Amino acid sequence: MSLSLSARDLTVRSGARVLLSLERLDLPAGSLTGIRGASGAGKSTALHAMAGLLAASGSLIWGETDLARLSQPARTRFRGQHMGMIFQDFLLFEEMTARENALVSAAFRPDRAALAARADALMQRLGIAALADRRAELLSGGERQRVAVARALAHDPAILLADEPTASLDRAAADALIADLAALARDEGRTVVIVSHDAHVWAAMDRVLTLDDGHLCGDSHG
Ligand SMILES: Nc1ncnc2c1ncn2[C@@H]1O[C@H](COP(=O)(O)OP(=O)(O)OP(=O)(O)O)[C@@H](O)[C@H]1O
Repeated sequence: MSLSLSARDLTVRSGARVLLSLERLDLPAGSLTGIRGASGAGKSTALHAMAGLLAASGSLIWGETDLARLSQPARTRFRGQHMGMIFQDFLLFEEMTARENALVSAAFRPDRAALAARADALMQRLGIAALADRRAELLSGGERQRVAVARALAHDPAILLADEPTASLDRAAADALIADLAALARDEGRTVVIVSHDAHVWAAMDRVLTLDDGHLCGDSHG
């Protein structure tokens, strides 16, 4: 399944300060979008708002569902079903193995066995199959990043949101990860949004949005 995003007047505030104000944002289903901007421009805030993780006003319509109108538990369910996220610091469970981490999002699903097979296939494709039984705390930065990608995609989400997925990787590892992410997204029609400072990431996207002080100030198509 593919899902489009349509946001109108999506605004996040902290007290009197407006952290994010997206008047109008439409992302077609299956598109790959980069978000760039200076440090503090509101990129992570935008990504978290798109995930419905922040209190925001306005509308946030993924497919036909306005997340802004859902209760917290319903939003959590929507995310569990349709979204994969890669956070800036990966948030792996250190004591758990790579495979266990990859299966976190699948833990409570009835189709767990199928998802376990999918997680194994993803780890194979990402070149970390041999590390499946190693605890996360023993993995390198690049390996952790790949586990985070496998975890974000194991439940086959229609939407993938990633915050600086190539940060802390060397150039070769970053390029390999970008290629894998783009292919894994395009093969299955996922709608992808990636926050990044990395021009190589932007080059792999259909479109790159620029944020400045919480506002969209640039929109370039690849
Ligand atoms: N929970 C919060 N409460 C108040 N202000 C916040 C909160 N989270 C972020 N901010 C502020 O909002 C602005 C945007 O932060 P955000 O993390 O979205 O920027 P960013 O573009 O992702 O930056 P970086 O590239 O450094 O990660 C910053 O001024 C930050 O200090």
